[in-house]
Order: sequence, then structure tokens, then C-alpha cells
Amino acid sequence: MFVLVNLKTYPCDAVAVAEAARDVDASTDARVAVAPQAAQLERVAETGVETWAQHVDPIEHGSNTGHTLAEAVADAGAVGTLINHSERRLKLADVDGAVEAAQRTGLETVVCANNPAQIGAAAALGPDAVAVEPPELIGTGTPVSQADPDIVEGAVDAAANVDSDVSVLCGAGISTGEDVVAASDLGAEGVLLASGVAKADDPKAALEDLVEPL
Ligand SMILES: O=C[C@H](O)COP(=O)(O)O
Repeated sequence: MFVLVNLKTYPCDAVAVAEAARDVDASTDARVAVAPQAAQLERVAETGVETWAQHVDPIEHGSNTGHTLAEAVADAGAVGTLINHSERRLKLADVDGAVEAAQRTGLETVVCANNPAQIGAAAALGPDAVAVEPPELIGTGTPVSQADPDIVEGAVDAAANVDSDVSVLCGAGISTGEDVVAASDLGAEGVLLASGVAKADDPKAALEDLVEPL
């Protein structure tokens, strides 16, 4: 299972979480990665943890003030990027352009979407993976795998119908190893989570708990 920890803009110690994730990754068969804010990519990557960007824009080098260039996040040490996170929505044409920009620089891509119909559209753009996240469950601590298992199974089917090479992650409310196992049982190949680790009193213990049953 892929455990992708998005630090959003939570006031956590990104380097400490990254070091914990690096150590937990080394102790399990699970793949653990961290997505810090763009300004923290380099410091996080220096810990040796698999580092992801939270977003890239559909742009090239040029006059794009305030945008995030795929080449810049790759230079900072990111190996992958989220695109179209629920908190950073893009128009469909811009999702397509962002996937293209990421692929141009060799970044792995996870395109986020709200529901199975959108997952099908996202999968058609040719990312490495898609992540289904019902927005109403994000940050609630109520795991999507329990609250809305149909949406996870529907997303797995929708992606497979479009492109069986696109793997499916699920996210929203995932915070325990039991939630990760439930996601796996529903056909997800990974989980995208944030608050369960970034807001934990002990992020390393939270990470250990997530991968313990795997
Ligand atoms: O990127 C992560 C997702 O939005 C899930 O967030 P959460 O784990 O805090 O519910």
C-alpha cells in the first residue's frame, strides 16, 4: 500500500514528520511519502523521505508570477505531485495541463477527484494514479472506507473501466491501520491522508499505527 501524507498548511514540523515517515517506510512493506508545502520541499527531501508536491500548475518556464513550476518542485527534490486536490481545484483543461507538466519533468502524478464519475474523467488524462476523496469527510476523522465504501469501490471500477494501469488511492478521514486495511479491502492501492498524522501529538506513532497491519 502507498501511504501519502499531505501536510497541507498545518502548523506541524515538516522535517520531523518527514524523518518519522522515512524511518517508518524503512520498517514496513508499505510505501510512505510526504507532501509538504512547496517552500519546504527541499528541506523535506533532504531527510531522504519520498517527497511529493501538493500541486503544480499547467505552465512552462516564463511569465507566470506566483505559479508553481513542475521543474522547480522536481529540482527541490519532489518525485511526484498531487494535482486537483479538493482544496486546490483546477479546471479540467488545467488538470490536463498540470499532468502534462508533471510528466514532462518525470514527476509521478496523483489526480484527486470527488466521486467515481470524476475519477473516470481523471483517469482518462493518463496520470499514474487517481485519489477519490469525498470533500465532506476531509478532516473529519471519519474514514471514507467506513462512511462511504461504495464511493471507493465505484472509483476503483471507474478507473479500471478507463485505464487499468491507473491505480486508485482513497482519502478523507483515514487515521488508523484499520482504515488502511479497509481501503485495501475495497480495492484501493493506497491512501491519501493529512490530519491523522499532521495534527497528531506524536506523528511517528500515528504513522506506525497506519502501517502496523500491513
Ligand atoms: O490530502 C489529504 C486529504 O484531503 C485527507 O485529509 P484528512 O486525512 O485530514 O481527512
